[in-house]
Amino acid sequence: MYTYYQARNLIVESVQPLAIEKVSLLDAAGRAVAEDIVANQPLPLFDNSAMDGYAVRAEDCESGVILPVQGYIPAGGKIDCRVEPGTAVKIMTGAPVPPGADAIVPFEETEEGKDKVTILGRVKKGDHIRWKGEDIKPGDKIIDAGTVLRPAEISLLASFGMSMVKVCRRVRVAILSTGDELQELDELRFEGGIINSNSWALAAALREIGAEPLMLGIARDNIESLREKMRDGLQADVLITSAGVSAGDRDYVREVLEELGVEQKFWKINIKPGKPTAFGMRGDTPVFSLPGNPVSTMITFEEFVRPALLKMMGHRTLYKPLLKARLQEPVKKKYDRLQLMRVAVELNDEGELMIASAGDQNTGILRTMIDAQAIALLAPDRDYYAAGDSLDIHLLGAATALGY
Ligand SMILES: Nc1nc2c(c(=O)[nH]1)N[C@H]1C(S)=C(S)[C@@H](COP(=O)(O)OP(=O)(O)OC[C@H]3O[C@@H](n4cnc5c(N)ncnc54)[C@H](O)[C@@H]3O)O[C@H]1N2
Ligand code: MOO
Repeated sequence: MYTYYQARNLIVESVQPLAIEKVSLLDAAGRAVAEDIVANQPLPLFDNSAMDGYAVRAEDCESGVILPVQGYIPAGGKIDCRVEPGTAVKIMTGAPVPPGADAIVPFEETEEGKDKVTILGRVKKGDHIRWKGEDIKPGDKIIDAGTVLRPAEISLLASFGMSMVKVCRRVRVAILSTGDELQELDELRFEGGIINSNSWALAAALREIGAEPLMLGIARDNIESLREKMRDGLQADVLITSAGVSAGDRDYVREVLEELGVEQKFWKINIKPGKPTAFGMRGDTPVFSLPGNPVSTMITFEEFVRPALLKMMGHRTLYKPLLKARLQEPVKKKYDRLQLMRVAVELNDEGELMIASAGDQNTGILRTMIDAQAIALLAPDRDYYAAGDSLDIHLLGAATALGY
């Protein structure tokens, strides 16, 4: 049986980034840039003032000196004067520094008179000047390929006049729920019917990472129904199925996938929950067969599908950071399996992450998933953790779960 890490590595190694497309700057926000971004111009573009005040020569500025004001440069203004020895030019923040000047004196450090200014404090060469290229020089590599574009990166691209950005296209993911007991949420209830919630959970998880969900609906537990739906699903970039992968006598998912040419890479991972997870490839198309218990579906997506889809969309960072958190209570577990425990997370007064089980860890219990802010990884070679032990966790969804 594959370990958690073997399964993740094999999945991630099996997939490749999708084709590159050019999108507008705003549409690129939150996506991973497909190529290194190299500065095409210096930033700042020219020497400019960081303060509203006077452009001067520092050497002229002993405290108390009075300088005639021989010009004015507003932001966006042209330079039509120079700072001759013993003179000053009035200047606004962002305006180009006139030739001759080597410092700016803010208004607050002067006394303004008619056509003259008294310098009150000490002035050093370079004071309050933002030099051309001091931030970024042309040719500097400033954003690595695969970086997710945050407002800061978007700001930089905008500063370089880059209105179109290369990104990998969004991965289109077909979602297929399987099971005779399933019904859609707007259908009339039948006895023994279970509402297909997994398709919605998966679609929402896909949206969260910028992937495009394609809802294939429900396949019934027979070869024909599965074949028809899966054939459609294999037209997408990725197919995810839920349920029908354990030991039930109508668990045909893997069999039909094989018939459709999907090469199974593994079935079963040494984890709890999520053990019956299967993974296969047909050509370049990955196929994830996730266990049907809603909690197992969500957790296996998070641990195994998410990193692969991020790689396909050109991301450099595929895994969430593992944070250290301290257990507030002892935990018993089954020896020999990695347990993915749903935990409630709190910050104590020292700002340390503190965790406790979010509730009943049975995979039938959805509430525990709702009450969890993170997944804790409990090692296979342990069957007990004491209160105070440190565990690796990763947060579910946005870190705002811990905000206030
Ligand atoms: N003899 C064994 N039985 C089971 C094993 C095993 O190893 N040996 N594994 C158990 C584990 S662990 C899991 S997880 C489940 C997974 O089984 P399947 O993936 O085949 O899923 P089903 O049995 O069809 O469904 C499980 C459960 O989830 C509900 N379900 C299914 N699809 C949906 C959906 N789209 N939306 C909402 N709920 C769904 C389904 O009604 C069942 O209650 O197998 C154990 N059994
Ligand atoms: O793996 Mo099942 O996913 O333990 O409930």
